Amino acid sequence: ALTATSGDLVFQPVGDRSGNSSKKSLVATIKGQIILGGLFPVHDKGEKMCGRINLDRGIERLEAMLYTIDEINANGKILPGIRLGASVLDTCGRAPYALEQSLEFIRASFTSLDPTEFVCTDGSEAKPKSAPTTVVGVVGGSYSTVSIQVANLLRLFKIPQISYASTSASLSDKQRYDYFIRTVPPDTLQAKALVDIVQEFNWTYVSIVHSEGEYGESGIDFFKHEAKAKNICIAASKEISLRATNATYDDVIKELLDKPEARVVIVFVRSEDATGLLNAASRKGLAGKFVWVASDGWGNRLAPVKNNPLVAQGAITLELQSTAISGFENYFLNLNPRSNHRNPWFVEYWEEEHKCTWNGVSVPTSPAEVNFLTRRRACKGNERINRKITSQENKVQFIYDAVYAFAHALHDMQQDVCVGGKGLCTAMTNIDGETLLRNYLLNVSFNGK
Ligand SMILES: N[C@@]1(C(=O)O)CC2(CC2)[C@H]2[C@H](C(=O)O)[C@H]21
Repeated sequence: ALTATSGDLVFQPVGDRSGNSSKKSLVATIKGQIILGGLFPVHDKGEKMCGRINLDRGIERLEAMLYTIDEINANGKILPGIRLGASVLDTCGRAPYALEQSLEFIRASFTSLDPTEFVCTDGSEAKPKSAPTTVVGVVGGSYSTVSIQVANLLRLFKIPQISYASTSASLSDKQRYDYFIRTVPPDTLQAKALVDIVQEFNWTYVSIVHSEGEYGESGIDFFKHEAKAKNICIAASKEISLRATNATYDDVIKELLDKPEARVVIVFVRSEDATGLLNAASRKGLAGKFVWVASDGWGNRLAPVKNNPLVAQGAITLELQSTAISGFENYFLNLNPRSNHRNPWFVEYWEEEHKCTWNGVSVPTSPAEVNFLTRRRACKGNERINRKITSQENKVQFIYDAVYAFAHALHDMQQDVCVGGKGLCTAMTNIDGETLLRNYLLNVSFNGK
């Protein structure tokens, strides 16, 4: 059973982003009576565990969840008398780390709260300071590899999970992932779209490159299946390993060059591999050599093409069609480290985005970073994000949809089980995840808000 009490509850998970579980992890929190968990790749994966701040697919998406909950709490018509809360954790784009963080979402499910366990030395019975509670649902993760691991854990505790970006076709298997749903389409559709593009240009002989892991492997398998049915032949076929180095990318480029008749390269890779591949092509001076046709891993991200405009020229990349959330644009562009304290990573984000040091309080995580940070100018605090270079992150709408799906499902439950349909009644202080999923989430229907 999932427990929500009348007081406001806050989580403090253990473990920091170096994977050291002795320190407390950071968590972005909105206090509330019913808590939604959130999982976002606030940092990219690093050498050990976590790397640099993830400027577009991390912080902006996290803030989209917080913004959406603010909007719901301000709307008296949805969940009247109930304040929705959030507890958002960083996955660092890594499944093992995300799994460790997600244990916090189920802590109360295996922490006994038998009062006799809390006895003071004078023999009086102590009351637990804060009844640890679990979340009623989780929004996330981004990467399919993360969502799969987390789905295997959350289903054991009947905690529904809605991903806003995980598109691997494997996650459609309701036998294995019965508490997982998503607001984005599966990669089978992306594979079909890639084949349609190849056919549209009458290309019959293409090379393919994919990332090791769930997303790349299942995506490229679907592409190969579809291509075979349409008599499209495969020239070179290469996998980029999870721990790729420059030499890995150079080797892929070499293999592509060994098949000169195939100028078109189908790319089903994670974003960092798209960047690595184009960097390698630039090192070889291959401007105009290949026509890249890529899935949403590359999508509309700036990172892969930022330093590789010539080799990227003419590329066709897929992104999931979405609509920008207008209110979010104004909210996000007006965030500032002076006031945005609920997001514990915002100062780090601000420093990275604006290449400055915020009041000299940056906490270097390595000797190299000490040197790096001391060389930076002090932030003024009035820096602005130049939206002309970047636009609203493409999956913000899907985060908005995921949070509203939970809110509408909880609202419908409240109208059914709480007399008068207002406030957090007793029947909703013990929300059964299976009931929330099967009777409400899977039946929820709304347009926009
Ligand atoms: N669709 C993805 C997945 O893992 O399922 C592919 C991607 C790896 C590049 C990440 C994209 C994203 O976070 O927008 C996900």
